[in-house]
Amino acid sequence: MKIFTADQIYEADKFTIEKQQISSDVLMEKAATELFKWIHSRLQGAEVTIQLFCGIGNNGGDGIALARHLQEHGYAIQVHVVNYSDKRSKDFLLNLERLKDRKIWPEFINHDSGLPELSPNDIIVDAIFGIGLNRPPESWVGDLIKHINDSRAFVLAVDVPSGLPSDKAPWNKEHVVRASYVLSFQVPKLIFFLPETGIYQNQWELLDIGLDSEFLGKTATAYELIGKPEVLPMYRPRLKFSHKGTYGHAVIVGGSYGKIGAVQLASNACLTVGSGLVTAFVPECGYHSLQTAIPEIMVLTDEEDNTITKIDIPFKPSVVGIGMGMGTEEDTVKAFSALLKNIETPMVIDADGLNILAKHPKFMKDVPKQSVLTPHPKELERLIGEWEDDFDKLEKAKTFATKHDCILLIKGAHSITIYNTIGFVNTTGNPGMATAGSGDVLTGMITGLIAQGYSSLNAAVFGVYLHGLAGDMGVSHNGYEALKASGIIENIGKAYMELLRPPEIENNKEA
Ligand SMILES: NC(=O)C1=CN([C@@H]2O[C@H](COP(=O)(O)OP(=O)(O)OC[C@H]3O[C@@H](n4cnc5c(N)ncnc54)[C@H](O)[C@@H]3O)[C@@H](O)[C@H]2O)[C@@H](O)CC1
Ligand SMILES: Nc1ncnc2c1ncn2[C@@H]1O[C@H](COP(=O)(O)OP(=O)(O)O)[C@@H](O)[C@H]1O
Ligand SMILES: [K+]
Repeated sequence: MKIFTADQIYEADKFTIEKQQISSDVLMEKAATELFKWIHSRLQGAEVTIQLFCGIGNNGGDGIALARHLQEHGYAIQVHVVNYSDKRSKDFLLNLERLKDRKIWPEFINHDSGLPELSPNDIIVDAIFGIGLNRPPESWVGDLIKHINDSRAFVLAVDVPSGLPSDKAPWNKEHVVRASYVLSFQVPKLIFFLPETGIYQNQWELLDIGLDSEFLGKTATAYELIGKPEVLPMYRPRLKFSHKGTYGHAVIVGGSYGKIGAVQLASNACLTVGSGLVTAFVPECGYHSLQTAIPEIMVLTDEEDNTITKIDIPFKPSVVGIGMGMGTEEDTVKAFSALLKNIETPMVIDADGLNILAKHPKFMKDVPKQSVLTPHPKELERLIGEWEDDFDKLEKAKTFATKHDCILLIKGAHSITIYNTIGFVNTTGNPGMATAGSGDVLTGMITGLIAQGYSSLNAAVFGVYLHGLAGDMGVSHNGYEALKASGIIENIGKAYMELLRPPEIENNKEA
């Protein structure tokens, strides 16, 4: 699913109005109707006070129109107009008149008004600012937002949490609504998925307000949200007359004394995701434990006991995954650099592989094109330098990926795979995966997918999705805390099954 910018949403809005020959008020009414249906289906007329905070733009207009629907269905409402400007939008004014026609008189909140009383038992509708926010809210509006956050009431935000700009970090963290739930119109917003801005909502859901599907379909976007419909077409089915050679020979290089487990996890994940053959290359000290732990893999060892000093691979691998637990000793750096100079196949570079690249930027020119780099935020910072905010980080990452013709996978709660100017935002995974070794598992999985013939980009996007799905299946019975990286590997098979489960079976189950 595409992720549109605020400007693109305004264009879609305009296009829809012209094509369908409707007035903008019709879209607002549709938005308000969908908001009402969502609330009504859950509250079923419950006797709860709904406090609506409405700005004076179209986000506020949505709130005012919603208030009318709620009142018509007997809900106890209190409407507050947050009067932050005298530039009221046309449709806001239209809906304010409609509200007054029904003898509902909102309370106007200005810079010198006191703060309204709120109870934790109230439901608050936040319709103060939408995607039109383009400068810091005035301090009294910020104080009101803080008051809403302090109320401990359930806060339902309309379109986006108020105070959150759509293309930069908030000016003041306290002046952003912390929404229990966001009902967002038509398309997901990038702010929902970034660590700095995603924290302002617990959950989000899309409401269809009928924006023109042809316009949405043909508009190119800089970000795409990756769910099942996006990854399913990437899946490469196993062929009946295939043999292990069909699915490639992956090599996993890494480990040092005390960190052989990282290679074990990556190799096991690589094999479990479907690589035909897997060879691990480790320092001598890792030989026995690896052979014992995973009998299905082959093991090559360095001449040295404790670290990697010379990487000799006596065959042409389909792909090399490198870096986990490898360390950054001088000899290891030399071995890594020599491998980069000799290798032709794409690589998946993680952990200490990335740390070495960050320390020796000139090595980047030897990294094979279409390699996948999988940094967590700290490793990313070492690679691309500091950033101002998450948006700046993404731009810098795009510049880096384009310059080096690589796929840059920024790991996190919503991992984002960057290729050229596009970012693919993952939707699977959970906080249980914040555990030692889960990144090693991911590196192994992506390596194993490339071995099977997935393109580097598809391997990264598909691999991140499957890794998160395996993590989700891993926590479904035992909870977040008990998930270990090896538990993610154990659930790779189930994740494939879940991904390939036909929709008919889902329907039958529901019936
Ligand atoms: N196509 C869509 O998705 C639709 C969007 N609608 C709603 O329209 C909203 C966008 O409405 P608007 O463009 O009117 O913008 P907002 O309602 O978000 O903001 C109102 C106006 O306030 C001004 N403003 C920005 N920052 C300010 C600040 N810090 N202090 C004071 N004034 C400030 C801006 O000029 C802005 O236009 C969406 O978020 C959504 O809720 C709906 O009405 C239906 C259609
Ligand atoms: N809160 C979270 N939600 C979803 N996925 C997460 C979360 N925290 C971590 N992950 C995932 O777990 C992996 C952690 O990788 P990394 O930090 O490299 O771990 P390690 O170095 O221990 O292997 C990444 O794929 C990341 O996306
Ligand atoms: K809002």
